Amino acid sequence: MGITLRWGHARPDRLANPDAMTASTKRDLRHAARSRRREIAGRTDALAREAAGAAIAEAVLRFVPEPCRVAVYESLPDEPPTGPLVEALLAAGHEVVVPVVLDDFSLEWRYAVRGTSGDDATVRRPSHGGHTPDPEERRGWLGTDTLATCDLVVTPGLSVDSHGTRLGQGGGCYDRALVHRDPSAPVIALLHEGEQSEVDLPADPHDVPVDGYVTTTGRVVRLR
Ligand SMILES: Nc1nc2c(c(=O)[nH]1)N(C=O)[C@@H](CNc1ccc(C(=O)N[C@@H](CCC(=O)O)C(=O)O)cc1)CN2
Ligand SMILES: Nc1ncnc2c1ncn2[C@@H]1O[C@H](COP(=O)(O)OP(=O)(O)OP(=O)(O)O)[C@@H](O)[C@H]1O
Repeated sequence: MGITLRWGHARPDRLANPDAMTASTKRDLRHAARSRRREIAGRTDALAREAAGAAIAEAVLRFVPEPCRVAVYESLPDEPPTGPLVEALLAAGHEVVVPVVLDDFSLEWRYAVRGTSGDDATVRRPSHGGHTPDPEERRGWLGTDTLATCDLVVTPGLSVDSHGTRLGQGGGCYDRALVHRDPSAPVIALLHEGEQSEVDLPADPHDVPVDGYVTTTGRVVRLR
C-alpha cells in the first residue's frame, strides 16, 4: 500500500507575507524559550546566580583589552545577570551604556550606573506602564544611534542558533538599535547554559545576527 502524504492547507495570509509566517513561529518559540528560562531561573539559587554573574563578567572582559565603550543592559531577575559585568567593566575603566526603551520600540542609551538592575519598567514602554523620564533624565541620553560608537555590544536574547540568529523578547528593539552598530564591533548575546538552539531559528530580513554568545558558565562561543 502506498503512503498517502497529507498536506496541510497553506494559510494565504501567511504565504503572502513571509514576515508574518516567521512572526507566528517566533511567537511559539518565544513562548517555549520563556518557560525554559523561568524553569532555569527557578532552579538557580543566589549562590549559583552570583557564580553566573562572575563567569559572564570574566568571559566578556576578555573581549575588551583596551579601554573602550561597551553596550550592556540591566538584566531582569530571570535573565543571565549583568550586574557584575557592568561593575567589572567600569572598574577596568571602560565606558558602559545601557538601553532605555521608547514608545516606538527604539532604544535610547544612557551611561550605566553601578549597582542598578533591571525591573519591570526596563521592558515596558513609557506609554504602557513603563518609566516616564523627566527632562533632566532625557538630557543624559546619548542618542538612538549610540551603538555606532560602541566597541562591543552585549545583547539580551532568549536563544541563539549556530548561525547567530537571535530570538529576542519580540519588540524588535535590538534589531532596530543594531542597524546603527559599527560593523567591526562584535555583537554577543548572553544566555543561560542550555538556552542555545540546536535547530535553526527563523530569521527575518531585519534580524541582525550575533557574532557569538557567552553563557552563565562562562562558555564563549564564536559563531561568525
Ligand atoms: N533586561 C533587558 N533589558 C532590555 C531588553 C531585554 O530583553 N532585557 N530589551 C530587549 O529588547 C529591550 C526592551 N525590550 C522590550 C521588548 C518588548 C516590549 C513590549 O512588548 N512591551 C509591552 C509590555 C510588556 C509587559 O507589560 O510586560 C508594551 O510596552 O506594550 C518592551 C520592551 C531593552 N532593554
Ligand atoms: N530595523 C527595524 N525597523 C523597523 N521594524 C523592525 C526592525 N527590526 C525589527 N522590526 C520589527 O520588530 C518586530 C519584532 O521583531 P522580532 O520578532 O525579530 O523581535 P526580536 O528580535 O525577538 O526582538 P528584540 O530585537 O527586541 O530582541 C517585528 O514586527 C519587526 O518587523
